[in-house]
Amino acid sequence: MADKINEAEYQNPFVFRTNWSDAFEDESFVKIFASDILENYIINKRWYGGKASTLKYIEIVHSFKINSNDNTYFGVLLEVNFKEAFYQHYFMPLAFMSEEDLDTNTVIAPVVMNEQEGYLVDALHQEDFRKLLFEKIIHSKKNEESKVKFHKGKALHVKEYISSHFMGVEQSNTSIIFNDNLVLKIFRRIYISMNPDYEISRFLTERMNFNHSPAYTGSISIVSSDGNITLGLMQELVPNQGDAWKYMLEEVDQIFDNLKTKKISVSKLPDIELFKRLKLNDVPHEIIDWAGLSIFLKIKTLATRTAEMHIALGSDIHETAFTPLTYNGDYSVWLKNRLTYQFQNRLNILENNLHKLDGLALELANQFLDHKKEIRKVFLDFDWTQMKSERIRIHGDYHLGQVLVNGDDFYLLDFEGEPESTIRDRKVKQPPLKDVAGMFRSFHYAIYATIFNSNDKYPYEQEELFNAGEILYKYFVGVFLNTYVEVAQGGNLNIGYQKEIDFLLKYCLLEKAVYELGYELNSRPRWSVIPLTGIASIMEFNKV
Ligand SMILES: Nc1ncnc2c1ncn2[C@@H]1O[C@H](COP(=O)(O)OP(=O)(O)O)[C@@H](O)[C@H]1O
Ligand SMILES: O=P(O)(O)O[C@H]1O[C@H](CO)[C@@H](O[C@H]2O[C@H](CO)[C@@H](O)[C@H](O)[C@H]2O)[C@H](O)[C@H]1O
Repeated sequence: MADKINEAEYQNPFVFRTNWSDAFEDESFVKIFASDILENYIINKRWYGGKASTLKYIEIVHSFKINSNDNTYFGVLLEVNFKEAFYQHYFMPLAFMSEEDLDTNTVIAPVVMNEQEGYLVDALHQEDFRKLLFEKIIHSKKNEESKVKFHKGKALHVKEYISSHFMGVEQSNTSIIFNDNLVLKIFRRIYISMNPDYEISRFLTERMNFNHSPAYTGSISIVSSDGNITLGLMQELVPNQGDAWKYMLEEVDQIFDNLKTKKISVSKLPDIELFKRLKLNDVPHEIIDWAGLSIFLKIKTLATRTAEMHIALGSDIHETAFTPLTYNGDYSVWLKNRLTYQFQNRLNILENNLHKLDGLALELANQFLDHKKEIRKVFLDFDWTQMKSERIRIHGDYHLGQVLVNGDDFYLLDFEGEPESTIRDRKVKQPPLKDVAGMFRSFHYAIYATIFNSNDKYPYEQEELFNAGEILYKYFVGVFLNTYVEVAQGGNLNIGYQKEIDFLLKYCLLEKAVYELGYELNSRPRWSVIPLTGIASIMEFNKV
């Protein structure tokens, strides 16, 4: 049994006439569970994505039973409806446990089911349930007739359950570690469709033998007439020293520290043009003296892995979900509609949140609003007839936080796509350079997060730090780009010639920075200054 439950919080149990095993056939249980119980419970969960909107009501759209030797569990699919006229789907595995059998003190609610006292609890907290899921995956057979489908990946060689625990990292879903070497991610927000994370992970492992993302080892899904709904994805656990975002922050901090310790004069640092491709030997010695060689070697490795990922995603000629496509009028309409809608939404969020900004952030926000027509024009100026390269399935939300550091190498994770996009949009083939631009934005973020969070740690004026930061950024970009283009073209990935590459990069950088502005204003307004600085730099607002 778990530590004592906080009785004060749960004084009055909900009383139901039904047995637990018939609960989801009982109208009165379903009604009270969906309204009185869940509405209070989910809004505080880390994985609940509706925090910026107003919940109207929750509907249980589907439930299924899974039995272990000792317990009955339910998998429940919820539709959360919002006052703003949209809905989201979520998955909740549920258990009803007596106090003695509870493995946790985090309960959903105390209940009495047909005179039996106990607690409703997220079933992932119960070891018996975790073991059940794992055993269903490792013992699953091909072509089993069942609405809930457990799949065992080709790379899975485990024979038995040993242990399980929560991964316990900041994340949008919930991951469980099994036997200390496998991770099962249970998706919380679900889509009535195959999740791209599952689709891409299985494709990369089983079809492409790509070994720089965690190997696909299994999944859980619901077979539905509208397509399979992915509920869980199991992969190998990659030993790591943290993510590349943490790594980059440490490196950039050291580089800014070096300004003083190495007595560097920022105005004497050699500058370059953005997107100028650089071999390591071409990086001026002043820059290597300042930043060190090792960061550039790491950037080259990351660029290599990124290009290899794109080659794998774009080299299948049989599976239509992954065959490359050229640009056409339909794509162009789709792109412009999506981006003008997103841009309008950002203008709206920004206007509604201006009162939260001050200083440089407010100044840049006003500059953004003053230049809205120019920015919109960039999005509308996409001319597909000029594009000779190909579009492929991409990562879609590629940034340093999606990369794990493994010694001197990297593993690429989380192919779920951009959180704000619809599931259909996430599966549209796009320029691979959109991922590259995502990574460049992340370099820019790491540099500006270091400057903004430094609290006068570096004895330089902010403007001088910005100048140094922009120079550093351009060298990071130059070294990454040179390796990326070389490896991608060497692997026959058609990313276009230089002019097209530079155009797509600038276009995608702006798209990403505008996306980020909305993300930051909704989730951490203090950070909005970073994408705003990025937009000003991409649009060259402050160039004299
Ligand atoms: N296969 C894995 N091996 C090691 N760590 C992992 C693995 N998958 C995820 N992680 C860790 O969990 C974090 C969140 O994973 P992610 O797939 O991004 O989840 P979410 O989609 O819920 O945000 C990652 O940043 C990483 O630290
Ligand atoms: O939750 P996800 O990892 O899918 O992505 C969302 O959250 C990210 C922040 O955690 C956000 O990334 C932005 O901030 C990062 C630093 O925290 C930075 O490295 C990224 O470049 C920047 O885009 C991401 O945009 C959002 O989709």
